[in-house]
Amino acid sequence: MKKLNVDVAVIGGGTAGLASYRAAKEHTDSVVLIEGGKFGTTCARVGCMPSKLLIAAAESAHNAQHTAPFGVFVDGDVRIDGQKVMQRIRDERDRFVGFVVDAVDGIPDQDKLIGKATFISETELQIDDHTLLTAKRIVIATGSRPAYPAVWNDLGDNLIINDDVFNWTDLPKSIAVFGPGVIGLELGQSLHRLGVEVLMFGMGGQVGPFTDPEVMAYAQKIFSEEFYLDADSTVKEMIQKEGNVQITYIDKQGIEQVKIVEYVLAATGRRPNIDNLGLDNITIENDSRGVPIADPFTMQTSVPTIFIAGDASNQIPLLHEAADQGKIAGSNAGVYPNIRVGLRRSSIAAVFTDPQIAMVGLSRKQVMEKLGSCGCFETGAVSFEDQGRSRVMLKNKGLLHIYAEQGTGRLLGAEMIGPQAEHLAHLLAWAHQNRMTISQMLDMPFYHPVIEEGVRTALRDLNAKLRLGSAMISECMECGPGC
Ligand SMILES: Cc1cc2nc3c(=O)[nH]c(=O)nc-3n(C[C@H](O)[C@H](O)[C@H](O)COP(=O)(O)OP(=O)(O)OC[C@H]3O[C@@H](n4cnc5c(N)ncnc54)[C@H](O)[C@@H]3O)c2cc1C
Ligand SMILES: NC(=O)c1ccc[n+]([C@@H]2O[C@H](COP(=O)([O-])OP(=O)(O)OC[C@H]3O[C@@H](n4cnc5c(N)ncnc54)[C@H](O)[C@@H]3O)[C@@H](O)[C@H]2O)c1
Repeated sequence: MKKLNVDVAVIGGGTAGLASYRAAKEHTDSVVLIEGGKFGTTCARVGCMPSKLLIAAAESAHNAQHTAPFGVFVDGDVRIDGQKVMQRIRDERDRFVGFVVDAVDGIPDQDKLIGKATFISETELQIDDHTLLTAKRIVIATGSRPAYPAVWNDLGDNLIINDDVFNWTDLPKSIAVFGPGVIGLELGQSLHRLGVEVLMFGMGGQVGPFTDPEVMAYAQKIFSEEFYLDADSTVKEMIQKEGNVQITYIDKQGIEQVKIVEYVLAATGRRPNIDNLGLDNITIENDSRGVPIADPFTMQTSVPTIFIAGDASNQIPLLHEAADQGKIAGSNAGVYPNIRVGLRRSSIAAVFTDPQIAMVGLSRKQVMEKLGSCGCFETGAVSFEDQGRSRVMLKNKGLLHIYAEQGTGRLLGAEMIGPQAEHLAHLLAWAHQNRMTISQMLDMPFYHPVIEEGVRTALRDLNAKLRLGSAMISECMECGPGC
C-alpha cells in the first residue's frame, strides 16, 4: 500500500469537490482530489445538462404541434425521430462532459487519486486497496444517488434511474414514472411530449417542490390535464412480464387497472453518498438521515478538521449550492484553524417543466414555522390566466404566491408555477437577497407588456394586504391592458 501525506484531501471530483480543490489550493499546495468514479460531474453527465437537453427537444415537439390557435398550420404529422432526439442529447451531453474533463486534465497528476475513499480515522483515508492517505483536513464532497424501495430491484433491467435515460439510443413506447418531484416532472413531461406514453405515480399528494397547498393543487391540475398523474397513488403490484413491466394500480376513479410499460423510472428522491465512507470508524455527529451535520456558513462538521459540501451535505441539493458550499469548505480546509463564514445567497430553485416551477427565499412552510403562529405575514397572489403578455403567447397558465412580513413589509419568499418562472425567480431572489420591502420592489421599473407585470400585480395585492398600499384596482387601465 502506497503511503501519502497531504494538508487537504477532497473526496469526490464533482462540482463541490472541484470547487473545494481549487479553493484549498489558494492556501496550500498540498491538496489531493480523490475520485471513485468518472470525472465529469453529475450535473454534466446525468443531471442538469442532459435533462435540459431532453426538455429542449420536448419543447420543440410541443411547439410544433400547437401552432393552430395562432392560425398557423403545420400540415402533416410532426414526426419525432427518437434515435435523432437521443443522439443530440448524448452528443451535447458529451460535449459538456468534455469541458469538465478538460479542466480536470489541467490539474497536476500528483494532485489526483483514482479510487473510492473510506475513513480509517479522522485523519486517515484508504483509497481502494492501493493508497493510505494521511490528511490534516478532509472535505467530503461525494454527491448523492437515487433512493427507491429495494424491492423494485426485482424489475431487473426494466427499472431505470435518470442516468439510464440519457444513455438511451431511442425513445421507448411507454414508461411509468414513480415520484412527481423535480426529476419525475422534468423527465416525465418531456417524454410524454416526445410521444412516450407516461403514467406518473406519487405518494401522499406531493407534486413538485411546493409547500404552498394552493400552488401545489394548481400544479397538479395543470400536469394532470396533460398526462396521467396520480399524486397519491395505490400501486398493488409491479412484475416483469415478457420483457416489460405489468403494473396493477387503483386509478383516480377507484377502479383497478392493469397496464404494461417498457420501463419503470425511479424518481423518488436522492440520498447523500455517505453510507459507504467508513464514517463508523470516526466519531462524528449525524442528522436523522445519518449525514454529518455541518454549519451552513463554514461547512465544518462536528469534527473540526472535516468539512462537507454539495449533495453529500443533505442541505440544498442544487448545482450552484454545491459550487458555493465546495468553495467555502475547500477554503476553510485550506486556512484551518482560521476558518471564516462564506457567502450564502438567497435560496432559489427552478424546475424546467412547462409551465416552469420556482421557489425563492423561504418556502410557505418555512414562513409558517417562523411567523405562522402570530399571523405576522401576508400572501400576495397573481394568476397568469388573464395576464396580458402570457395570454398573447398562449402561455397563460400559472399561479404566483409571494410572502412578506407584516410591519416591515419585507419580502420573505415565493412559490410559483408559471411562464418563464426561471426569470421571475431571479428577480425575486435578487430582491430577497437585497432585503427589499414590497414597496421598494414596486418602485422598480416595469416594462409593458411583459410577464413581470404579473409579479407587479402580486406585489400590489401583497402591499394592500400588508396595509402599506392602496387596495387593488380591479380594472387598472393605466397599468396597461392585461397587466
Ligand atoms: C436528473 C437531474 C437533474 C438535475 N438538474 C439540476 C438543475 O437543473 N439545476 C440544478 O441546480 N441542479 C440540478 N440537479 C442537481 C445537481 O446535479 C447536483 O446538486 C450537483 O450535481 C451535486 O454536485 P456534487 O458535487 O455534490 O456531486 P457530484 O457531481 O455527484 O460529485 C460527487 C463525486 O463524488 C464521487 N464519489 C462518491 N463517493 C466517493 C468515494 N467514496 N470516494 C471517491 N469519490 C467518490 C462520485 O463519483 C462523484 O464524481 C440535477 C440532478 C439530477 C440527478
Ligand atoms: N431543475 C432542477 O433544479 C433540478 C432538476 C432535477 C433534480 N434536482 C435536484 O435533485 C433532487 C432530487 O430530485 P427528485 O425528483 O429525485 O426528488 P424530490 O424529492 O423532488 O421528489 C421525489 C418525489 O417522489 C415521491 N415519492 C417518494 N417515494 C415514493 C414512492 N414510493 N412512490 C411514488 N412516489 C414517491 C415524493 O413524494 C416526491 O414527490 C431535487 O430535490 C433537486 O434538488 C434539481
